[in-house]
Amino acid sequence: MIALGLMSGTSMDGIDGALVDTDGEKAVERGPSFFVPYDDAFRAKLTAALETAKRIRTREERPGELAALEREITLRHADAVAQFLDGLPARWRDVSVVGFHGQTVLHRPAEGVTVQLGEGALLSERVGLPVVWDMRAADMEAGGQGAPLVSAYHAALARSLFPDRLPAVIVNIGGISNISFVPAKGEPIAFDTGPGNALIDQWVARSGLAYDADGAVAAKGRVAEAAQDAYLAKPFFSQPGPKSLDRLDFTLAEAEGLGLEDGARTLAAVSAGAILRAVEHLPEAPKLWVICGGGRKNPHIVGDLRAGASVPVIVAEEVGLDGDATEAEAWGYLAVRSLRGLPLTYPGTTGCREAVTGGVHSVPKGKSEAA
Ligand SMILES: Nc1ncnc2c1ncn2[C@@H]1O[C@H](COP(=O)(O)OP(=O)(O)OP(=O)(O)O)[C@@H](O)[C@H]1O
Ligand SMILES: CC(=O)N[C@H]1[C@@H]2OC[C@@H](O2)[C@@H](O)[C@@H]1O[C@H](C)C(=O)O
Repeated sequence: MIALGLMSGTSMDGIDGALVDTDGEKAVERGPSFFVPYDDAFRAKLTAALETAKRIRTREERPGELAALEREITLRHADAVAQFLDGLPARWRDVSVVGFHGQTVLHRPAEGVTVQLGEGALLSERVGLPVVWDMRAADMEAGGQGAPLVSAYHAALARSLFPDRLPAVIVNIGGISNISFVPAKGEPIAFDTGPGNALIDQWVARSGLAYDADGAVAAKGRVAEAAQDAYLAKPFFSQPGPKSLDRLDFTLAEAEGLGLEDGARTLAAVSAGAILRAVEHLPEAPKLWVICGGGRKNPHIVGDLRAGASVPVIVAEEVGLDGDATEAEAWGYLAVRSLRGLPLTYPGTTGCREAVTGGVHSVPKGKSEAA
């Protein structure tokens, strides 16, 4: 089945979309992908929404501007999809389902609340395709963290692309970072590892930059060890998985007072250090680290990972993947798993009581469900 995954992650940089042709199990052929960046004004709206969302007590609530914003997010996705589908080669045109993540504005696993803004039914009507959405909620209802979800896909990729190098860890360095530990057999283990790019983005935003492109700002700075230690001493890092983070759980507080360049360098070191600390919570040492997500383009994060790991650390492209598209591909893969009633999460990935499927299915009026 050809599935289109849509991810708008915690970096709030835009919409990633990617096609996969998959059975939701072992078979995965990766297809074309796209990225539509958010403009600065819209990114500012999303940032403000994180504050408004703090008022949410039950996940259906949409206080203040959130209802209108949810519609706008959905319509931006619909436009991006329409444009993408228009230019596709014949091989990929027959899309059966869309997996829609939406924009997380609140994630409080301890309270059992996670909110992704996005109206799957509206998207389905607009693009004329079945949509699977709200994929985190069922996991939380089953006692899970509601994140990370990408691990089932990471496991399928690792087992097909580098079966001889398992156990391996696939790392996603988005706004927040998360890892999947993939053993040769059995279910993956996963958890959020700490801040990825979000703090770096916030830090350089003070100087008018959207992000530290290729680590150019950090290249002129030095790691401030006291600040780095203050971050890495936080109890989150000693806690075993399953665990997951809200975008606002880590702040710039520990970096305050540093200069622009030292701050950018220190926060890159914190991102790497946070990921390296994950090893203490894994059942055995991995043989390989594979890095996906925008953070793999920050040479300081990758360099610090290489310096701290005793095994090879490679980027997604070195195993034939597109590290910008992996998470979007995962949402397509998970949509197919949802249609087939297969688990999205496992006790070892989110802490759910038992392996659980999830997702809400919306079909355009007059059409029957894809399957
Ligand atoms: N050339 C680059 N150099 C340094 N950092 C980069 C570069 N390109 C992108 N990034 C960083 O990657 C971020 C985007 O990463 P990504 O798209 O993986 O995040 P995301 O979609 O929010 O993911 P998640 O849902 O996993 O948090 C940007 O905000 C930026 O910080
Ligand atoms: C609640 C939420 O949106 N969490 C995201 C976020 O971004 C990275 C990290 O925190 C991760 O656990 C999760 O996304 C990934 C892609 C996932 O669910 O697998």
